[in-house]
Amino acid sequence: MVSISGICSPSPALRLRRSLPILPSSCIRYLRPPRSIVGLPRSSSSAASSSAIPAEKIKNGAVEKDPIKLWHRYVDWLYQHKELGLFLDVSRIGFTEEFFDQMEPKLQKAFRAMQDLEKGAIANPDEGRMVGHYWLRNPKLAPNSFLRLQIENTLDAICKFADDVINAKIKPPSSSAGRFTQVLSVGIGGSALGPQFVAEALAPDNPPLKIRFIDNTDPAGIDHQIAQLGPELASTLVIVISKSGGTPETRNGLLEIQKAFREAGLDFSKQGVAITQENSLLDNTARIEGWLARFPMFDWVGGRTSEMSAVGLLPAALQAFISSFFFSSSDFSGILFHELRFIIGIDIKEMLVGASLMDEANRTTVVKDNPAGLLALCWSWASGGIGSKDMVVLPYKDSLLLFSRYLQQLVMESLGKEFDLDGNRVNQGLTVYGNKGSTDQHAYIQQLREGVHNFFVTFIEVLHDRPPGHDWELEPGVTCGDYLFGMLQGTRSALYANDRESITVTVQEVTPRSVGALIALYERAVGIYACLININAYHQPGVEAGKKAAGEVLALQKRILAVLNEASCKEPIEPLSLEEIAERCHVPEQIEMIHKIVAHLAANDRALIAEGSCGSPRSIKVFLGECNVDESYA
Ligand SMILES: O=P(O)(O)OC[C@H]1O[C@](O)(CO)[C@@H](O)[C@@H]1O
Repeated sequence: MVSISGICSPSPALRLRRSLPILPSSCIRYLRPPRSIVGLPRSSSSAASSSAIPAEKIKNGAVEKDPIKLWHRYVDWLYQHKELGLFLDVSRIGFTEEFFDQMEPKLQKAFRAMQDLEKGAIANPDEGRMVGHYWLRNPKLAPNSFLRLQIENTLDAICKFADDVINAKIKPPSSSAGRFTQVLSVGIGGSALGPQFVAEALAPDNPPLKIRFIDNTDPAGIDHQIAQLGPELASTLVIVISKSGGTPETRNGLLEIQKAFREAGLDFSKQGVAITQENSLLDNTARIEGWLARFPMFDWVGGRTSEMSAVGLLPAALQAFISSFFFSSSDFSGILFHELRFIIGIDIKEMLVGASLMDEANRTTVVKDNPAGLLALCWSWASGGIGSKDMVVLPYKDSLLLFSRYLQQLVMESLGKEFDLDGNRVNQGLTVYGNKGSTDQHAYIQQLREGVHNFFVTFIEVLHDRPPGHDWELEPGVTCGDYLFGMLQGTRSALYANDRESITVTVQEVTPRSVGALIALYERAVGIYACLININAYHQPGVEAGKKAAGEVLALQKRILAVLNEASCKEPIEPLSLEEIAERCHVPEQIEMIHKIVAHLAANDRALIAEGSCGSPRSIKVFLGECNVDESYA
């Protein structure tokens, strides 16, 4: 067993990481296009509204097609972050020089708003909150020392806890394994999507702890995860994540897991960890029940921007381990023995470094040197600043499969708002979908290439195919990775040939640093774009409406059960029609929902059909199989 310590900051371990040499910032040079940008189609349109929506951006396919002009546009606009090894190619988005000039002042205003946000302004006015996810990877930016210490102390606690778990200093009380072997993360939305994306992207092939997720209140899904754990439930660390501490789906998952622990004769508190706001329902439960550990979430970190908080960092840190190998050398004094220790798996400090480097790049006010600003510019042009086109996210790398799902929440829960900051009804948004290439070429690219033109594409290109020395030519001079590369480039060209615009983000390889950078890039792009369209990106009123409506359905179900119970306790039992149920619940207008609830109850043998069938709502009569005299439904 390799001695493991220092998951986050190993003792002088040499990181065998294939990353670009660390260059002083003075070495970082961005390609700056000249003012007169070559190859830009001149727009004959003028801004159609305050958000500079060109009346008609591309007339009859008037995107630049001349390959030499396109080459100059490509080179002139190519953004490069040398230290991250990240490129951004916006040349296949056809914004004009006029559009750029129109947007420049709006972008400058957005940059100032982001500066204020990072200084602690109330950037979430609807909830009266600061927006501080950028401080998580650069604590000295926090507006006061209390917040800075909270961030630093939490990171230290995460590292220490992960070390102790992986080192088996913290272990389950009743497992023959003598250590934790599984992580079960229970959470939903931002309390799941980030950890899921990062696990899929970065988890080593055989991590010391395998992570799985319960991210819904589907009993079959929960049963499936518990069944797959089997006897390893005894060596499973359960992390329950909920910023609010009260999300129904997460609470249900917890209750179901705790039931499984009871049935297995296990003490959940010895294997449970909570990540939530202090004094939330979940936090108080974990404290009172004496769970293994609790980590804080902060009200100034939104769920969809929480990957760099304990929400993302703890699950990630548990999927890493340090490996070592020894070698000797000799000199005048004799033989020297060396230990080379390196992190395998998810190095969360590297994630934070990648995000921090990207944040720094996005603080420049020179639009062409600001990758997030460039993305916001492209989104404004491509979707008209009103979401008129969808953003198709296509990573050509299997491990980035969940990036588009992650971006769906980050982008759509941030931008999909009914009102702008001035109270105007705008019904804003930017739709995100996609999975991975080249797989998706065999699913919906046909429509993208020839069908309805209601999208633009974001390609995510990863240059490294395999670790050095592991590649293999399946044909003379051709590897599998060459095909993947060719498919990406071919799709980009084929779409553009038919006037379909695209952005390409290129990274060297999928590493904690590049994943951190990608997350930071899109967090900032969403923030800047939200400023451009004048909406609050940091609240989610629409979701609260859905939660409230779900509560009303459950309340109606309880009333239905009470009415059916009363009728079923009669001698003889009185089966009821839907009309009779609606009348006795005093909600005749809810008869359709009553039908749906009865159908769900009957499908699960919780209500019995006396006459008719669910397919003939007017004929159906139902009752309960048992009379529940204490009427706990009330
Ligand atoms: O972490 P919590 O509070 O359980 O919320 C889960 C998710 O639900 C939302 O509040 C609404 O979807 C998201 O913003 C959040 O990520």
